[in-house]
Amino acid sequence: MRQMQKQESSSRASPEGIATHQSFREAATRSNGSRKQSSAIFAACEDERFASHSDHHSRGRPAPTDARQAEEEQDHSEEDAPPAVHWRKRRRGARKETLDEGAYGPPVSPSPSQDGDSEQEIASYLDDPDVEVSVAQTRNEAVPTRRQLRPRNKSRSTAASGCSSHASRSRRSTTSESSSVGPAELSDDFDPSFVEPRIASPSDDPGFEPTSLEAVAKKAGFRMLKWGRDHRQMMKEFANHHVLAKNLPHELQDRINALSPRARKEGNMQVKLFEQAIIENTFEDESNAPPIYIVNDIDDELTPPFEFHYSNLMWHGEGVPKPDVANLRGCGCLGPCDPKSKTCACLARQKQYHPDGFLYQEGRNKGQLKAHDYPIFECNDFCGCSEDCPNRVVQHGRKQAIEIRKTRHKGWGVFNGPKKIPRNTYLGIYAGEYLVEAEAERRGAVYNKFGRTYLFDVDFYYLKVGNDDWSSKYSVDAYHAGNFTRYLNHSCDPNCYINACYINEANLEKPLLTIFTRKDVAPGEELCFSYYGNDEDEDEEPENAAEVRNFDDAVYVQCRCGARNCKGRMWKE
Ligand SMILES: C[S@@+](CC[C@H](N)C(=O)[O-])C[C@H]1O[C@@H](n2cnc3c(N)ncnc32)[C@H](O)[C@@H]1O
Repeated sequence: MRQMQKQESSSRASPEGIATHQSFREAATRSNGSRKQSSAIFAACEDERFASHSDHHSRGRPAPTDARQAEEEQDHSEEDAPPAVHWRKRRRGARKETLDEGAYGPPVSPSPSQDGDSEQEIASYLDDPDVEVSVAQTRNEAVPTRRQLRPRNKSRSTAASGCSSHASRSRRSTTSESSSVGPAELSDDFDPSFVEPRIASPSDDPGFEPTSLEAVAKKAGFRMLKWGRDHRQMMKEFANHHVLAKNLPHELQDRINALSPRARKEGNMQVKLFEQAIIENTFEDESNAPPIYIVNDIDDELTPPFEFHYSNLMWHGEGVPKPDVANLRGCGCLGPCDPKSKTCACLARQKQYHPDGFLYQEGRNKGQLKAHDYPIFECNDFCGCSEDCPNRVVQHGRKQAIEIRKTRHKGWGVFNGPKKIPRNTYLGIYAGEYLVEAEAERRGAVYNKFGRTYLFDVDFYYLKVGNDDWSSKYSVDAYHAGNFTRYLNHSCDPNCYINACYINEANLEKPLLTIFTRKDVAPGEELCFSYYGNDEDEDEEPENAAEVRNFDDAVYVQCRCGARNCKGRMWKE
């Protein structure tokens, strides 16, 4: 019987003596304790240089580094059944299955004919005013019209950004009709003193003693706003937006799916659309981030599948509580928080988990993590401190140039851009849908069938402190919504790791899953983390390839990380 099992990793003890445990969900299929050998999966590898790189989309990127070449040169014999081919075959069936299950998948757009007029399709997509006939008309209305296919109205993306810690961009119209050309005319009975602020003066009330600023304000008819009371109240009322998984947009994916293969290739159209979708969907939360490029010099798959909505946000699935701001505390600091402060509430909270307080460095290595595997508590929207506070890093978004690049044996992966990334640098959050356990189990079973998964259980070690019966309540699924981090592959010698981070959320069970580098990363090197968790010496991991072969378990697949210490296998999901 196929069933989901959690990875019971026990690992390097935390200061509290509790094991670290965060991992991609393991979907275990154990056949009543019997263990067959799956020797084909662990067949020996032969070296073979991979085929010449086409200059398909290179943009002057650095040549692959040794590390990347080492991975890509790791070739395997025919009977190894390269996973990339495998996935694609299986995925088509599985994709349909997922969609038919219906909860979150986009509706399946009818495919246009293969020999469609690609130029017209493309012109239509770009909303060329010269194109009179829309795609829909040429397709017997099978595809929605151009207007209907526009990215969903802006109000939706504004709402989506509501849970970001950044203020939404103003959407004031700039057309001449709507822009104001002067003040509105005043009616005759307009009394300016009614609206103008007026401060009481001694001549108004000779007996008035201005004992405090508040008394003066009160006398003048104003209530003094108090930082703690009023700011907190306003934040609770207005800042508690979060996006719901059921509102995930899918128009772009539908639209691309409706293009013929020829149209997608035309002028590198599909690649450009993918890259533009990334920019469009993230302009509010990482408007200053370097662009993300899609690169494939391995085969002719243009981009990763358009199966998801690119987003840096956390989407809340059915049954997942909205962010808890009622119990969220902010600090009352002014300007940047002082890491030696005696009064900063955020520093005090961080000290409960790490004696040194704030986990980010200052000075030359500003923003780099001092220690990993500790939950990060960043300053939040309730805090009085400034945007340049040293305890605000994740919320300022991605700063590193990233490529989503096809690998030879692991599907798509994430690679560093042209500059070295120092160790302990923030890369991005593992964005996606928060799911309750039951839904994660249901989806995990479906994902297992096509051998790719994006589920990540939220089961950090500190959540279990003092509660032996604790079990993970939520998982993050990056299948339907997510960002570049959904392409991070597993490595037995990873250069990245995952840390829990809290910003506008007091519910410890719902951290952000943040990715940081754990080593210096060379230009062009692949970025990977360990699907087993952050720790090297986990009991669950096999010691060596021989031990690996003794695992008869459909959830394990051959690891293609290429690391010297490669265990030879990895969780299938
Ligand atoms: C979160 S996805 C990573 C992105 C994926 N490569 C893609 O193209 O979408 C995880 C899947 O990538 C593949 N994968 C990741 N690391 C791998 C490795 N070291 N060896 C083989 N396959 C790997 C497995 O199919 C796994 O289920």
